[in-house]
Amino acid sequence: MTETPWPAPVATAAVDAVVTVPGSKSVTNRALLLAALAAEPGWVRRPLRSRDSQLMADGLRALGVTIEEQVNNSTGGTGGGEAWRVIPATRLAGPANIDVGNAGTVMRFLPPLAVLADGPVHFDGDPRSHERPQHGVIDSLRALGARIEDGGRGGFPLTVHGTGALDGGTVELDASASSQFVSALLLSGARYNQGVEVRNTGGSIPSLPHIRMTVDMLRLAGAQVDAPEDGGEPGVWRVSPGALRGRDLVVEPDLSNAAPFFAAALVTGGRVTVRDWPKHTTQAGDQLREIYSRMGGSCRFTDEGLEFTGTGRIQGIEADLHDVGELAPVIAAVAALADSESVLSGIAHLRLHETDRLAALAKEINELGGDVTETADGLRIRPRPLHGGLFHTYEDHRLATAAAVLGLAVPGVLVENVATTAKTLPDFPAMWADLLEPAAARD
Ligand SMILES: O=C(O)C1=C[C@@H](OP(=O)(O)O)[C@@H](O)[C@H](O)C1
Ligand SMILES: C=C(OP(=O)(O)O)C(=O)O
Repeated sequence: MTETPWPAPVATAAVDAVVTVPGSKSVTNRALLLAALAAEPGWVRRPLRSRDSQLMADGLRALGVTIEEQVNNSTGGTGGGEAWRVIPATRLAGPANIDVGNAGTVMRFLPPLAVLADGPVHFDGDPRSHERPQHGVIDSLRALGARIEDGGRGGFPLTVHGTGALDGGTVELDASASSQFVSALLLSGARYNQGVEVRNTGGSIPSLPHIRMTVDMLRLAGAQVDAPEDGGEPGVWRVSPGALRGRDLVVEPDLSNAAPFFAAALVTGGRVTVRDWPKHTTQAGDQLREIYSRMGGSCRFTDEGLEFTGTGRIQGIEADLHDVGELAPVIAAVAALADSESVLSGIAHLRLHETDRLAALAKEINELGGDVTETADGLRIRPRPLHGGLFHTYEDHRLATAAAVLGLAVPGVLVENVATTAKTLPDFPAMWADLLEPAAARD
């Protein structure tokens, strides 16, 4: 990347801001896929418009789904504003080429749908897509009757030879590398002849709230789903075969992307409200309320959303982030500015995310003078006075937002390729500048 690094702004005063965080990546991409598989058209309102959701939309379009971008205010309230109208294809069609980028949701969720297409569907993506684990999806689809060519690599590039239908049935897989393996099979499973039963034979599955989100969204689309959380067999999920309803769905704000904004309240001793924070949600990011409170902040619901207030003093934490790995990079940045040590555990799987997040965080924070060591399943962070320098982001949106948080308190942090935030938060630099603008200047 040859672009000039972005100088992360230093906070010169306590922040005091109200922020609108764009829609959830996880909800948007599930909603698009379920709408594409439905028996009738549907709406996805307030969608995230970012690289990952654009890749999902384009992938579905390549198979014949119509996705129209519309502004529709007719329903008023939360139903108005930007929306995607999704019109399912009469027949999902190959041949098609699909770019998965570095989007886990696209690389895992679309091949199980492509088996339902009539014809070959070729998938490829960013170089990192060749390294991220995909076996849980490919091997499972093969066991369920699909033909997939992957040149013996077990991942991308690959071709799914869709035949218009899949038998489906029971499959065993090791989902300890990613919850997305399970979500992927469940999301398309209602459209398989026998539905799908997914049995995890591996260790503990990370990011479980994301599977809960899959189950909830499937049920709202009319699918019958059995899940362990509802008294089902542990480690087993079942989706019965059946048609899905087209829905009118409003996407919640992306709570994981609220992490850097609330962090600004903690770091500067200020106050940040994220608008429209849902009272009930399956998003993993909701756990920020508890985690940041343990680090010294406090939060309350207001008429506008969720307000977080910091004191400027941050306590280190011991936290198992197995369920909420998405939050780890920004929490690590906050921990590096704390007044005591932190140990973040349960996140070995982050080594296979957008980049090896554990190695990248340790290296980059240490280059600024920090003391971060990798443990077997996480990070130990001992706060030390930090200095400015170039922070590499490894094409990882969450590394870039973590660097911005450090830059609030450390003059001279230069963020390489801040544009990588476009994966889930396209306007991040402008949003960050607005956050730091004194309240008086905004009025
Ligand atoms: O299903 C999803 O929407 C996601 C699941 C999680 O993946 P892993 O289970 O691979 O951690 C999460 O980290 C990712 O950002 C989004
Ligand atoms: C891990 C992440 O993304 P994905 O797996 O969806 O690419 C993330 O957004 O932190």
